[in-house]
Amino acid sequence: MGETLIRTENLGISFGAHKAVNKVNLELEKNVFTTILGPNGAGKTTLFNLMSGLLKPTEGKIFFKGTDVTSLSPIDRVKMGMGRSFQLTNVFPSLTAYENVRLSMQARENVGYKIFTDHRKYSQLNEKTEEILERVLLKDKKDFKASELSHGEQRKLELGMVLALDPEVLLLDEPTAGMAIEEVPTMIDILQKTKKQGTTIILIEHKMDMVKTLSDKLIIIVNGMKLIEGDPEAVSKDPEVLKAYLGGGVLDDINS
Ligand SMILES: Nc1ncnc2c1ncn2[C@@H]1O[C@H](COP(=O)(O)OP(=O)(O)OP(=O)(O)O)[C@@H](O)[C@H]1O
Repeated sequence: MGETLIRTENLGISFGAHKAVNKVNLELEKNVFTTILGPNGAGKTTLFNLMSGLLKPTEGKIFFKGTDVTSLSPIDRVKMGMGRSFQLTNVFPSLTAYENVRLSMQARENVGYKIFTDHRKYSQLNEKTEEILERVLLKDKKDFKASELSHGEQRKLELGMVLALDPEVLLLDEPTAGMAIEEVPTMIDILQKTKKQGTTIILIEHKMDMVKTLSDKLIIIVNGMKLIEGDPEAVSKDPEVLKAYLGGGVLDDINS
């Protein structure tokens, strides 16, 4: 087993009487592309919100590389290397794609506008910004305002902004939601390259072709609890999974 990056211990949160996440124990390993699957309302996004610090658990703990981060803010967790995309709310519509990525990188480097007086640092940031725009296939759109980009391109920009934070582990909640179907393969391509470059990705995704192509491991969440985890083929054929979650044959694609 490789190095554990994120570990949760009896992690849970209740909203009133409803246990949205219920005593979840996970070990998310470095370089293992893990996809979290489960029916609508199963608690997947809530689990991400707990891991990234947007929500405080009502029980249990979260560790990042052995350090208890349960009481740390989202920003502190980002600084430690836990990246999370925050949907499109983080994209500044009136700034260009280039400016959006560079701003995110400046936030990571903890530098303000005084950067512009340090020419070496300035050109390093510019180079890295270009490199990230290339990784998310937006190099030719770098001078377009974010508001002028298609929805799919904005999702790629959002990913670029998280990559600019140089995360060791990246929590991605349905990165292709709302994307035109023909744009999905380019997102798969970007995520495969991101993995190759050493970023560990934890994905929430419903699109089975994507899950099948990318995942080393599946974790199935049902009613806030972990039902099963393991190798994608074995998990997708597990009778419990088929019964509890996939009665409608949702996993047929992954088994074909
Ligand atoms: N802030 C909140 N207050 C009250 N209930 C909430 C809150 N956030 C989530 N829930 C509830 O917790 C449950 C889990 O929601 P969550 O969004 O995590 O599910 P999900 O598995 O991500 O679903 P989907 O696949 O539809 O995105 C749902 O019943 C939801 O209504």
